[in-house]
Amino acid sequence: MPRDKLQPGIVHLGLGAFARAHTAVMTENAMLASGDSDWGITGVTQRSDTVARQLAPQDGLFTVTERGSGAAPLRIVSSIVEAISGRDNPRAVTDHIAAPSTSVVTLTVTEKGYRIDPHTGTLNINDDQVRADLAGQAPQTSIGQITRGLQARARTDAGPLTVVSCDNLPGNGELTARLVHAFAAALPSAEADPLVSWLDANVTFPNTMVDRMVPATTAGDLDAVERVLGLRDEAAVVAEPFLQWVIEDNFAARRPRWEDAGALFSSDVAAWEAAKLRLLNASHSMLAYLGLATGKQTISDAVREDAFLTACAGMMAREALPTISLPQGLDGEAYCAQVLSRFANPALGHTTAKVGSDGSQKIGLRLLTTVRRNLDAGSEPRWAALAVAAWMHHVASTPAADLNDPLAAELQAALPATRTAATVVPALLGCRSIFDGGLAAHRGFSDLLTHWYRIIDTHGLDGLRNEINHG
Ligand SMILES: NC(=O)c1ccc[n+]([C@@H]2O[C@H](COP(=O)([O-])OP(=O)(O)OC[C@H]3O[C@@H](n4cnc5c(N)ncnc54)[C@H](O)[C@@H]3O)[C@@H](O)[C@H]2O)c1
Ligand SMILES: O=P(O)(O)OC[C@@H](O)[C@@H](O)[C@H](O)[C@H](O)CO
Repeated sequence: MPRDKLQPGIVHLGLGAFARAHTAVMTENAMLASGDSDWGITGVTQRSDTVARQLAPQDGLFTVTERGSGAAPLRIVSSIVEAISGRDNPRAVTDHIAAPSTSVVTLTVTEKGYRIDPHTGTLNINDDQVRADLAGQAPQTSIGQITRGLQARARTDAGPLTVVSCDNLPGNGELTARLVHAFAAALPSAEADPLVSWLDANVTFPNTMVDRMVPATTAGDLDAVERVLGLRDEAAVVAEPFLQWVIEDNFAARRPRWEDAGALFSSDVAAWEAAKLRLLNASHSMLAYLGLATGKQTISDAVREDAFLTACAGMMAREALPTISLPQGLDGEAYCAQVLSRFANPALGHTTAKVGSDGSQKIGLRLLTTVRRNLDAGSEPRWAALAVAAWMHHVASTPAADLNDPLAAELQAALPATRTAATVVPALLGCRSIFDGGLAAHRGFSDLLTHWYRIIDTHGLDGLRNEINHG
């Protein structure tokens, strides 16, 4: 992409590995294909300034290395025009969102970055950072940054804008809209009233489904890139060749021609997202927790264990697929087979620890809908319960300081001193941030969890193999 032609048009919040390997690539491809170069990305790192520091001396340039069958050669991506630290420079974030040249804000800030109250499904206004953002500090939360940026935009009449969430959340656009509106409505009424009306008339939040497995970059990856490139790229990312983006065509203003880069514009994003979350992401989490319980470092190691492959395939085909109205054009069985073969990619190195992080934010979306729907239909969610039991085992067997989860303190407080199937399962089922009362009180579900937990805890891999294959 000729850099001198590139104009900033997008602000991206959460400049992690995924955004670089997906959103930045798709945006560059769209600009190359359409010749419209108004979509340079201002990337914002959120909690740490690492990526901004890595990209600054490289003028925003970085490489993407594809790994696996059909991998393209290493490529340099040039769609990021600037990278800033939102933590250290929050005013710059709102200024960029308010700039008339910006007409799209994209975000990948992880599930926990949305500050959702699990009890209400809307913004957690008791969260300390949300309260501080509402009180007028230079905003630190993503929702605070977006809403304050939009407020500045409204005041300066900078024009309409579209907010595009690219996180793995069902109805991610509607959710982001709800949170931004809740933030705006919680401001003093002299600020809230004009802002809410302006949002209604000027901002849209399309739902999206994004898909590309992008592990955290390792030191070994950086060395490998250096050998090919002859230069050290501190911001390099690796990814599988597969790449998909389904977007609802609901834009308030101009947008990149992402369709020219292969994105699918669809009015059925909810169905695509449900399929991805309950098939791909649910199996991913299952493999992560089974792998963590049995010493497997990567997802490909875990899926190469025949018993785990059987459990994943069984959960997708028998428990999750029947709960999903598939979008037009998606063959459910072919999709499940493709997912399992993508997981088996040995070159990707996606770790069970990374996929298994933040479980409290993920299992409800990925697994519990399937559990509930099966229980309601009178069928046994045998495999989904195995995945949930494996998550419980991970929580109960990980030292408190090492549990990578925003609810780590709450989970640890719920756990009993003596940790067995009979004590851990009811204790964790009691966490209302994750399990609703109906699910927690369901005898069949808790029996299944106790059964699987006991096997994992007392018989390990051999017990799992035996029970999965012959149980
Ligand atoms: N990596 C993948 O394979 C993949 C695929 C599809 C979708 N996604 C989506 O992208 C998200 C990010 O994945 P990644 O691989 O880039 O992860 P990453 O760890 O590389 O980056 C995460 C980004 O989110 C920000 N963040 C973390 N906690 C936050 C918080 N509490 N508030 C605000 N920002 C916060 C970080 O600062 C960072 O910029 C995922 O959670 C998922 O929703 C990832
Ligand atoms: O990125 P997370 O932490 O939400 O989830 C981990 C993985 O399941 C996920 O990133 C998948 O790799 C991705 O959703 C594939 O598109």
